[in-house]
Amino acid sequence: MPNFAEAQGILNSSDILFTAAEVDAAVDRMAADITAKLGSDYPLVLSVMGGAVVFTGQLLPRLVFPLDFDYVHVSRYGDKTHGGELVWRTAPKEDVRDRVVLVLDDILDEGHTMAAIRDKVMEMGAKACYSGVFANKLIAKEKPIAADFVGIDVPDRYVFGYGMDVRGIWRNLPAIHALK
Ligand SMILES: O=P(O)(O)OC[C@H]1O[C@H](OP(=O)(O)OP(=O)(O)O)[C@H](O)[C@@H]1O
Ligand SMILES: Nc1nc2[nH]cnc2c(=O)[nH]1
Repeated sequence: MPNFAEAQGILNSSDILFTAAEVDAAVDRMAADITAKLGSDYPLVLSVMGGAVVFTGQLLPRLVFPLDFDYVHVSRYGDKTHGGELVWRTAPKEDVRDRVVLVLDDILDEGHTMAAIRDKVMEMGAKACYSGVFANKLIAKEKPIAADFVGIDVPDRYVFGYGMDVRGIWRNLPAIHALK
């Protein structure tokens, strides 16, 4: 973990891509889209720990319809800026069976994490699996899954803030930053 001065240095040398107000407006738009599509499906919402914690916490109070909530925990990046092998820490529970599931994550980058969660949820007998990501990274490579609901598109740079970490820190920032 970076020390205090290093943490400040990372922040000071970053670029702000989306302000906190822009982030808020994007979450409002997503809430409206999700409500229009899933508002009568009584979905089971699964938040992907740890990155989705801020996004989920701000989205849920905007979804004013019946839903269940749970989480899964998968990790592929750790403290690194490149993805590796996917590690399941908490798998979906049996109650996904016959449910319309909405998986929420902070970012869809190469898409391996969300694709693996979708595959597992469907294997376990869900009726449907939708995905909502706050940020969709615009990369050249084809992704194994496209998100059903997207807040913002981000360029192909390592981004942090709003739940997303850089070297394990700065998940608490209200705006979206990018490393230089
Ligand atoms: O689309 P992909 O290339 O698979 O990457 C997206 C995943 O990467 C991050 O998780 P990470 O593994 O960093 O764990 P974290 O949520 O604990 O930060 C992020 O929260 C997504 O779950
Ligand atoms: N924090 C962070 N996590 C990621 N996981 C996949 N891509 C990213 C990214 O750009 N930033």
